[in-house]
Amino acid sequence: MSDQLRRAGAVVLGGGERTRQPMADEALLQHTGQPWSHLDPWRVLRIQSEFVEGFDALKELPPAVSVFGSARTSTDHPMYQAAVELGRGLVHRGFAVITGGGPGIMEAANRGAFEAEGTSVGLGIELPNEQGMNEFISLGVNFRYFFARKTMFLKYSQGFITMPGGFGTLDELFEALTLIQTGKVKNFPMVLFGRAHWAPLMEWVRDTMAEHGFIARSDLSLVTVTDDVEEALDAMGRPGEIPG
Ligand SMILES: CC(C)=CCNc1ncnc2c1ncn2[C@@H]1O[C@H](COP(=O)(O)O)[C@@H](O)[C@H]1O
Repeated sequence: MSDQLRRAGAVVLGGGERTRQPMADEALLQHTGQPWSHLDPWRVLRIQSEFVEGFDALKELPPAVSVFGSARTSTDHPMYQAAVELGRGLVHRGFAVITGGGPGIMEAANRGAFEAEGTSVGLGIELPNEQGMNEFISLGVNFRYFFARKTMFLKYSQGFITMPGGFGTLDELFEALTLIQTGKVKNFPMVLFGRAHWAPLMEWVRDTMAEHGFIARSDLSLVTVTDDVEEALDAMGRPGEIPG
């Protein structure tokens, strides 16, 4: 290491005074004026506790499928009804159903699962003006951090069914696709339910993303697009089975 570079734990620092950071024990003893509970290191313990609580609450969960979709879908929308049927169908096939615990499509999938007397899980998120979890949940966990919550969806699901939705839904979809594409998650079926909503996106993925080489053509096979409840359920395989 040159004279210019210093180590601070795992971190390598260059540029002399410009990047000077206090040593760990110096920082601990420094008085910053901020309450200690507002500092990031303390926040790490909160983050850690979210993972511990989530893992602990979900450790006995039977094989599950997560259903995502808009928080804004009203009860009289055909997609709400389809999500109820998916929730019910998943339970009849032996799955627990996981959602984000909110209204709209989440509520509908939980409703189907709950009314079929299955395990209906809500992984809620703290949001401004939140309305609390929907009433069709048999096991609920509330999170402060999106990233901790998203780990739970993937860790405890055998596959995802994604219904029409907005940014939140796309976030969940593309995180899962990235993890599948990079081999972090294997044999993970993904259904996009609702052709009218998803076909234009998949067209762009094929004609722009794949065409310009940003993804491989084979990445397109990661996803099944359908309007058919039975086809969506079939794509999830059997509980505990790792689809080939
Ligand atoms: C009416 C309203 C905005 C309620 C917000 N309440 C929510 N409660 C729980 N999860 C949520 C909520 N909003 C977004 N999400 C997350 O983001 C996805 C839906 O976001 P969006 O509506 O597609 O973008 C859901 O699958 C869920 O995981």
